[in-house]
Amino acid sequence: MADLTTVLEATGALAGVGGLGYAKVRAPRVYWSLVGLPITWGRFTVTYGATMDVCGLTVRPSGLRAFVVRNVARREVQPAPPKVRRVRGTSTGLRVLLRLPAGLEPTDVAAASERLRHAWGVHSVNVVETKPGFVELRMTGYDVLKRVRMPRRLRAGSMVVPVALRDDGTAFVRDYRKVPHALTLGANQSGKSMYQRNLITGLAKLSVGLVGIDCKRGVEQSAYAPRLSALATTPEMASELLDVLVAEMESRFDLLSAHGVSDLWDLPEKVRPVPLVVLVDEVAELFLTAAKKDEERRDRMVMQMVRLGQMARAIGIYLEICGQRFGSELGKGATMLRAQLTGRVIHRVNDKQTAEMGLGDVAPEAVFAVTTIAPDRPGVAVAGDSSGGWSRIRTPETSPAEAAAVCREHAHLTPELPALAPFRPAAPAEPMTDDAPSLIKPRPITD
Ligand SMILES: Nc1ncnc2c1ncn2[C@@H]1O[C@H](COP(=O)(O)OP(=O)(O)OP(=O)(O)O)[C@@H](O)[C@H]1O
Repeated sequence: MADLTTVLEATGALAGVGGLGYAKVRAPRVYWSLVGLPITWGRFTVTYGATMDVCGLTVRPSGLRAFVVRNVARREVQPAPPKVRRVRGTSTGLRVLLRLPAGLEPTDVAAASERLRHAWGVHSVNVVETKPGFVELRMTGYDVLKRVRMPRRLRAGSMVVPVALRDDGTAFVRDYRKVPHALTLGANQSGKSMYQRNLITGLAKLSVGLVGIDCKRGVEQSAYAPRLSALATTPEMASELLDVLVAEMESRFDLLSAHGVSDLWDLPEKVRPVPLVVLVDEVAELFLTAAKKDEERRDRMVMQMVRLGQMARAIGIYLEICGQRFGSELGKGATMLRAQLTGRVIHRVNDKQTAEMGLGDVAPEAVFAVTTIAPDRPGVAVAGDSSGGWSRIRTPETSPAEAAAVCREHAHLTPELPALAPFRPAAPAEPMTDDAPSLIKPRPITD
C-alpha cells in the first residue's frame, strides 16, 4: 500500500513538473505568473541592496542628511541604494519604482541594466524615467516578442493606434498628435507589410480618412479599398493626388485663420475637418525615374511631400511612409523629407548604412540594435523618435484577409471628401480570402 502511495505521489510530481515544463514553452505567461514571478520577486527582495551595491548604484548620503536622519558623521554612514517606492507584478514581468538619491541619474541605472538583468535572472530590464527623480525598472520574465500577445488594456485616444508589442511588455502605439509623421524601413521579408497591416487595422476603426499611395499597382493597399478615401497606384496618379492634398492643406489653413486658431484640434468640433493619414507604400517607386522627363514630376512630388511634412501636422494631415531604404540616392529632397518623418520603425536591414539612414539622426544608440535583428524573427523592429528613446518591438500576426475584413466592417467610417472623390477606389467585388488576394482597380481619374 505504501509502495502504491509512493508511486502515485511520484507520478503526480512528475506530471506537475511536466506540466510546468510544457507551460514554460507553450504558455510562458502562465508559467511566469505561477513560477517565475514569485521566484524573481523573492530574489529581488533578498538581493536588492547587495545587487545595487555591486552594480555601483549606491550613494553615500550627504553630511547634512546623515546628521539630521541618523545623527552621525557622514563617513560613518554606508552608501545606500535608491529607495524602492513600489513593486508590482505583471503578466509578463516585474515593475519596480525607484526614487533616485542625489548623485544618481537615470542613465546610471540604464547603463547597469544588463548587470541587473543577470543578477535577477530575467529576460530584460528596461529603465524608464517616469518623472524627475524617479525611474521604473521594467523587467520581463521571458521573451515576450517570441509570440506576440498585445496587452489587454490599451491606451486609447482619437489619434492613437496600438501597433505592436515592446520588449518590456507594453504596447507600442502610433500617437499621431505627438509624432505626426513616420518612416518605416526594412529589407525584403522583414515585416514592413505586416506592420502596415496592423496600422491600417487600427486606423480603420478611428474617425479618420485614409489615403493610400501604392505604386506597386496597389498590390498591398487595394485590399483596404472599402476604408480608403483615395488610392493612387501609379506615380502619375500619386502626383495628382499629392497636389490635391496640398490644396486641401491650404484650404484647411484658411479655415484655421478664419477661426483664429493655429491647430486643427482647437477648432470647434462641428467645423473640424476629419484628420487624414496618408500611407505611402514602397516610397522608392515614387522617387525612381526611368527617363529624364519623369524627373520633373518626381521633383514636384518630393516638394509636395516636403511641404506636407513641414506644415500639415497643424491641419491634421499625417504622413506614414514605408520603404526599403530612404537616403540621398532617391534624389533631390529625399533627405529633407526624411528629416520631417520623426517617428522611425526600422526592421531588419541589409547593411549598417540603411540602419543609420533610419535611426542615425534621431536615436543613434539604436543603430546597433537594428543590425542585431535576426532574419528568423520577421516583424521585429527598432522604434525610435526624436526624443532619443528607442525600443524593440514586434507586431502581432495579422493576415491580409483579417485586415481587409476590418476595413470592410468599418467602411461606414470612410469620410466623404469631395476633393478626393476622383481617387476613391472601387471596393473589391468579392471578400478577400487569405489564399486568393483580390486586386481592385482604382476608379479612373475624371476632371
Ligand atoms: N510580426 C510577425 N510575426 C510573425 N511573422 C511575421 C511578422 N511580420 C512578418 N512576418 C512574416 O514574415 C514574412 C514577410 O513579412 P512581410 O510581407 O510583412 O515583409 P515585407 O518587409 O513587407 O516584405 P517585402 O518587402 O518582400 O514585401 C511573411 O511571411 C510574414 O508572415
